[in-house]
Amino acid sequence: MAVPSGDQKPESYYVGVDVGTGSVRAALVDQRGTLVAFAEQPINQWEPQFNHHEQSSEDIWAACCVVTKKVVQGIDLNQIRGLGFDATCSLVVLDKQFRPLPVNHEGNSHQNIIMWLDHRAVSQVHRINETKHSILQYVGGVMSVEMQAPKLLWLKENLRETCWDKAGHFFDLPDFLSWKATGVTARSLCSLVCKWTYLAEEGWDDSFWKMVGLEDLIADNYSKIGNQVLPPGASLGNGLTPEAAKDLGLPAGIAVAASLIDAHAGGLGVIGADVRGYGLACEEQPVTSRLAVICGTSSCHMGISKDPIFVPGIWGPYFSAMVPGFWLNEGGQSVTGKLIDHMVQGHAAFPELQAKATARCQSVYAYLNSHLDLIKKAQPVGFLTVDLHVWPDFHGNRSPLADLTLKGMVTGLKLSQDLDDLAILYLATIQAIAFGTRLIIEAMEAAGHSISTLFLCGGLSKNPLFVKMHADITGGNGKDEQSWESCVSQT
Ligand SMILES: Nc1ncnc2c1ncn2[C@@H]1O[C@H](COP(=O)(O)OP(=O)(O)O)[C@@H](O)[C@H]1O
Ligand SMILES: O=C(CO)[C@H](O)[C@H](O)COP(=O)(O)O
Repeated sequence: MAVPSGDQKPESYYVGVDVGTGSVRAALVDQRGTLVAFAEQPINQWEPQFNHHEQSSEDIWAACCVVTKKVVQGIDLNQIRGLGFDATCSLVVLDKQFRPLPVNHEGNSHQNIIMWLDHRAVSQVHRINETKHSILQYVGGVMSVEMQAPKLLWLKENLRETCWDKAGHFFDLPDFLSWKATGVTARSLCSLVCKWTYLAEEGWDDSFWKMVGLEDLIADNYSKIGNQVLPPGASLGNGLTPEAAKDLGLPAGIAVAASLIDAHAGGLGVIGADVRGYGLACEEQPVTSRLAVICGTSSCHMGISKDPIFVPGIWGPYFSAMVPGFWLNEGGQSVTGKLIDHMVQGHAAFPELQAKATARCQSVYAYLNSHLDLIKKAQPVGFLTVDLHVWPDFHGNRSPLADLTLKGMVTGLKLSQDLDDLAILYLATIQAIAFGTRLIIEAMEAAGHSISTLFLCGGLSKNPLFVKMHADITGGNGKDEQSWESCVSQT
């Protein structure tokens, strides 16, 4: 239930809905930006085959409705002024009447989303990259299998009759949500520039779509993938439709903003954070010296610049896709939270860990952190892994190697599989992820970025060990220790 903050009763409220990989979150904030209420609801994922990851747009919309209704309980609905969405950059497929279409061989139309981490389109992205089309310079030189063009080509080549020929609309998930709320099919510049090869100043490039075999999308002025493009935050149509208002428990007609991808919403929030008054060295430094690291299922590393910077293996440069008027480079690690969960949950000592954490009313991660403190004795915790090392690319390398074929690796395994081994493997996994962040920073700096502060947000930023390892491992990057900080903020 919402409780107004401060002495003065707020006059206006805003609802923000954040659709991550594992759950949907809603926040109610007042006109001062103070968080008034928060709710979370898990969402379903299906993996019908290895590397095929699917979701349901109906399921996600239903979860958006649940969390939105929760956060506005107890407040005067007439004080709600606006609503905005962010979501993962997953591909939503609808037919010409806006009904879900199956993205699988089973024909299950409930599963109409190819998720961002889906790697089914390996052959397609390989062929796209072989074209060496000039547009590829705006995605770090190599298109990722996680972007939309290879997934569209996969649908055309594999589900021609059941999906491709019937499709009327292909949306990025954030744009699907704003359409669902307003009936407006306009796309956000954020989605189209970052995942669909749209250029902020030039628009679509017909020659790219023709060269990769998706020339049919050019028809009707790109009506299936978007021909009205708005900057994130722009007001859409006549606002919330009566039907969506009923679903969400909000008043019809309130303003709805053009959306952002989830990492970009997190990036905008922390890169623009007001840090005055905390005595941090970054207070006096430009926003271009900040790197936002949005760490949830994956980690995304967002750095901005006044002029375009081309960094091999790092997505972008993308103009105005996150901060208006600035270019964005986006590094990333496809699995970070998911990798930590995979390592911990797959270990033989996991049931023992679960039982012990439950007995102490702690999360498994809080328990592991205190266990590491116990076994490190007098040495710094990081030294526990001198003999155990993890290579974290279990789902390929997004940046800076941009190689989806890479796999994970653990060296230094012994025959024992007790709780100490699990804790040390967990630590080595976090360290490997932090070294990945360091490699990304080094690549960005070599190309012209000058980064002095990391701003972390997302689920993993709640883990103090994850934050400490990022500070230790990136701070030793030949930098003046005084000028290097790690600021933590939670979205
Ligand atoms: N308190 C916590 N301590 C450690 N890890 C956490 C905590 N809360 C969430 N996580 C981890 O963060 C990840 C999910 O982050 P989240 O931002 O919710 O992801 P997404 O946006 O992808 O759904 C999971 O791997 C989870 O284990
Ligand atoms: O590619 C993305 C951003 O560009 C994805 O949306 C992101 O990696 C998935 O986000 P999360 O890990 O927060 O669920």
